Amino acid sequence: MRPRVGHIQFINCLPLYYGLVKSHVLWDVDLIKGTPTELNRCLIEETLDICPISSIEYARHWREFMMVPDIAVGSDGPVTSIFLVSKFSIQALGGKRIALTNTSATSQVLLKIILRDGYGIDPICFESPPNLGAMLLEADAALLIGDPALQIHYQVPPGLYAYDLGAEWKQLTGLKMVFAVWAIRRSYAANNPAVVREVARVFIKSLRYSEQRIDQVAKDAARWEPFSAGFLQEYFMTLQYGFDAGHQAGLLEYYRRASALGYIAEIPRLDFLEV
Ligand SMILES: C=C(O[C@@H]1C=C(C(=O)O)C=C[C@H]1O)C(=O)O
Repeated sequence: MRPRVGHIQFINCLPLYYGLVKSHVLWDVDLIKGTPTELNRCLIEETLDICPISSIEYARHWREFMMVPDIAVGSDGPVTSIFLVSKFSIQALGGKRIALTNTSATSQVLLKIILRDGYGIDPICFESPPNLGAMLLEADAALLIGDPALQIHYQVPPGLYAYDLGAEWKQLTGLKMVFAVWAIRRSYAANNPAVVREVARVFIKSLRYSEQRIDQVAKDAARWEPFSAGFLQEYFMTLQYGFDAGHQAGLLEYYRRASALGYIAEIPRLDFLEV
């Protein structure tokens, strides 16, 4: 059976998939698109085999999952596509209502860590579909990720505050952050070692291919996305797609804080597939 591979339907992942199309590997895998929370569920329910997932979900399932080395979606400071948009300054959000996009798992917990550890506040949080207008009808602030958040970076709605969670994390800890990791079930990897290694290698190659011509990736994307090529190129260069020691240290600090606040049961070991 062809490997079933997930694809986050945000622009942030384009550099990871762009090279796949160019190298015709798409013929050999079934590519399934979804939001991060949809893909998280698919990997857990075994309807996908290899998949980008929210980094917090790896911590919740690390005994069943492994990670692909060298690729992730992270940032060192501002990420520009994960925002808390608020009617009030962040310091004034204690006891207020925050709508959290139901497409996110990592950033939901990241926001709670930043509010508790950074500002000493515990607002009332609830999940909502990612529609800023509807969210702010019911809440004082809204968490958005992916393309709807990138839209905020493009043009902050007048009269609202916007806080970039990558920047807030860097301010709190001085560290990088990893939002998504490529994961695979250990059982699938054990039963299909050659296929898994090949898919992992192809993704790493696809990323290198895109990095070498990021201006072209941005130019192509600008033909169908509501952003200019220059804006997208800057975005792709702001995001970090590597998974080096600095990213791992940031991710482990995130897990440590998430565990201290009870959002995960334990701090996972970072287990990587050998490719
Ligand atoms: C950088 C981003 O990170 C995303 C945030 C995620 C989460 O909060 O669970 C999951 C996958 C990432 O694509 C983004 O949304 O743009």
